Order: sequence, then structure tokens, then C-alpha cells
Amino acid sequence: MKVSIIGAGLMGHALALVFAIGGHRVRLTDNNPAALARAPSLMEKARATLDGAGEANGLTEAGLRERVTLHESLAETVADAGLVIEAIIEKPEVKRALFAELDPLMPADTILASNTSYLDAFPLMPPGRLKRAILMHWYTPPYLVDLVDLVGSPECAPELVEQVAATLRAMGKVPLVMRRFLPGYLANRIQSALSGECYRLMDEGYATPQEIDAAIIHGLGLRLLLLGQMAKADFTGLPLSAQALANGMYQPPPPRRNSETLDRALAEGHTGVMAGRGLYDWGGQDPEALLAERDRRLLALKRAIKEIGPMAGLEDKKT
Ligand SMILES: NC(=O)C1=CN([C@@H]2O[C@H](COP(=O)(O)OP(=O)(O)OC[C@H]3O[C@@H](n4cnc5c(N)ncnc54)[C@H](O)[C@@H]3O)[C@@H](O)[C@H]2O)C=CC1
Ligand SMILES: O=C(O)[C@@H](O)C(=O)[C@H](O)[C@@H](O)CO
Repeated sequence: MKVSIIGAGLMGHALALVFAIGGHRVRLTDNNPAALARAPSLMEKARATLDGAGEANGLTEAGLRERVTLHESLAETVADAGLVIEAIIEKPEVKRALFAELDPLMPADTILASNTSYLDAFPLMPPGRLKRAILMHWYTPPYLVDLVDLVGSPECAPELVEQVAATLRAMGKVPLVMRRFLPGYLANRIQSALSGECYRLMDEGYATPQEIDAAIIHGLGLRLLLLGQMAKADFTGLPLSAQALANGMYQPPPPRRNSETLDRALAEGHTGVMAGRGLYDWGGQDPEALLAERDRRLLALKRAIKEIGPMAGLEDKKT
């Protein structure tokens, strides 16, 4: 399939690699030339890491350069595209403007997808595109995290969503088709609840980022990988779960649209790994080296999980 990706940032470049590994031809664009220019190095670094673990599906460096081409022109990027994936900044009006710009440039039967984390992108799209419009939300890094949230627009036939899901399964991904739009899908909603509590704990001085992550890594993480949260409740015993709810001792933080901890970090330019510092100080380590180290460890963990097999979730793994 001819796949066009708009946005070559943290997600866009990685999605281009995912589809190239899946055997598709990819055209990638970005309205920031520097971001577009950086994409090949980021993709090759990740490809080499995957290849080192036998997870690149035989895609060579030369093959990557051949399968993923960079384009400055939006028209060139989406000409005769079967699937266009929008992976630009999470700002509704910027997405709306892009969809309007794309509309006359794409073939009538192109499937238009958005990688939005939370937005209802369908009202941002031209009405004539909605019959073939979906939300296709990936998790970073998408070449390692297999979950892909899929939501068809209210006008999109379920058969088309299933066709996209089948394409993703053929790429080894795990599409989770939602019956209707819900901001944040499943995993992002759970992650948002978790993040909301983490920001409260930091903002109110209860914990540092390192303490929070230690609690998750040494407390919650192991069981989540094997049982998720619902099967874990079964092992805990549902009476306790119900009693804990009834006791009402845990009150989630009131919904807020900012975090002082995040605001302070951003004000100091600490935007994350790509800037060398976020909530952690990464000691000026090369971002691409950090991403590669993350990927190497995730690959080893993913292999172990696959060998052990989860005891919960959609497939019958309760062995
Ligand atoms: N960062 C993450 O972990 C994840 C992000 N997402 C979603 O994916 C989308 C992209 O996120 P990131 O890759 O993190 O952002 P990013 O900021 O790393 O990349 C966005 C790219 O889009 C480009 N761009 C902005 N406006 C454009 C336009 N009009 N035309 C062409 N290019 C344009 C920017 O130059 C930038 O390079 C967002 O909707 C985000 O919510 C989804 C899953 C995970
Ligand atoms: O974690 C991910 O990769 C995805 O859930 C995302 O959409 C983004 O990280 C988002 O949750 C950030 O708020």
C-alpha cells in the first residue's frame, strides 16, 4: 500500500519505519525542513537496533532509503496515496487547516487517518472525507509497542475499519477497534488518570519523578505486564477492591488543565529526552543514543513477555 505520513516528528518518523518494515512504500513530509532532515537518521538508528534483534523483517538500510522517501511538497506526498496518516502537532486548528489543505490533493478513495492522542479529529476533517476517515492511534515507539487504537468516523463503514485492522495485524500489530470515539481511547485514558495522579504528587510535594517511577517499576509494572489491571483485581480478590472503593479513602485529583511541575520544566526548556532534559536530567546524553538504549531494553523485555505469555487480555493466555 502507498502510505503517506504528514509530520516527521517523534511519531511520524517512527510510523514511517513501521510501515516500511511492514513492506509498504512510504512518503514522509513535514513543514519544518529540520524535522524532515532529521528523520532518516532517527529511522536508521531504530532500524539498526531492530535489525540487531532480528526484528526488522529483513529491511536493510538501503531498503529503508528506498521504501521511505522524503518530500517537501504536500501534493507530491499524498498523490495516489492509499492511506494518509496525520501525525502533526496536537492542536485542533492546525489539524483542521492541514486536513483542508490535503482534501483537494488526495485521491477520492484515500483513507484519511489521524494519530491524535485525544482529539475528536472527525469534526476537523472535510465532511466529504468522513466515509473513509479513521483515528489510528499508536504508542511510542510504534515499531515496538503493538497496540493501535482504531476508531471509524460515524460515517465510516465497519468493514473499512476492519480492513485497516487486518492490514495492521499483517504487520504484527494489535489493533483495538473501538465502537465509537472516546477521548484517549482505552490506554490513553488510563495513562491520563495515572499521569494526573503523578502530576498531583509532584505538584503537592509528595514525591519526586524518580520516586514515582520507582513505585511503578518495582510495584505495579511487573503485574501489569502479565495480568493487566482487571485480572490483577481477580488475584487481589474483588471484595477488597469493592471495600477499598466503599471506604472512599482515595480521592482522585480534581481535573486540571496544567501542572506546576510541567510548567516549570517547560519554562526552563526541559522538554524531554530530545532536549537532553525533562523531568529527569539525561546528562546531555545523545537523544538518539538514549532512544536506541530504550529500544534495546524494550526489545529484550518484549521477547521475554512473548516467551512467558500474558495470563490476561484478549487472547486466551490463561495457561
Ligand atoms: N509523542 C507521543 O508519544 C505520541 C504522540 N501522538 C500524537 O501524534 C501527533 C504527533 O505527535 P509527536 O510526533 O509527538 O509531535 P512532534 O512535535 O514530535 O512532531 C510533529 C511534527 O509535525 C510537524 N508539523 C506541524 N504542523 C505541520 C503541518 N501543518 N504540516 C506538516 N507538518 C507539520 C512539526 O514540524 C513536527 O515535526 C500528535 O497528535 C500526538 O498527540 C500519539 C501517540 C504518541
Ligand atoms: O504514550 C503514548 O505513546 C501515547 O499514549 C500518547 O498518545 C502520548 O504519549 C500521550 O499520552 C501524551 O499525553
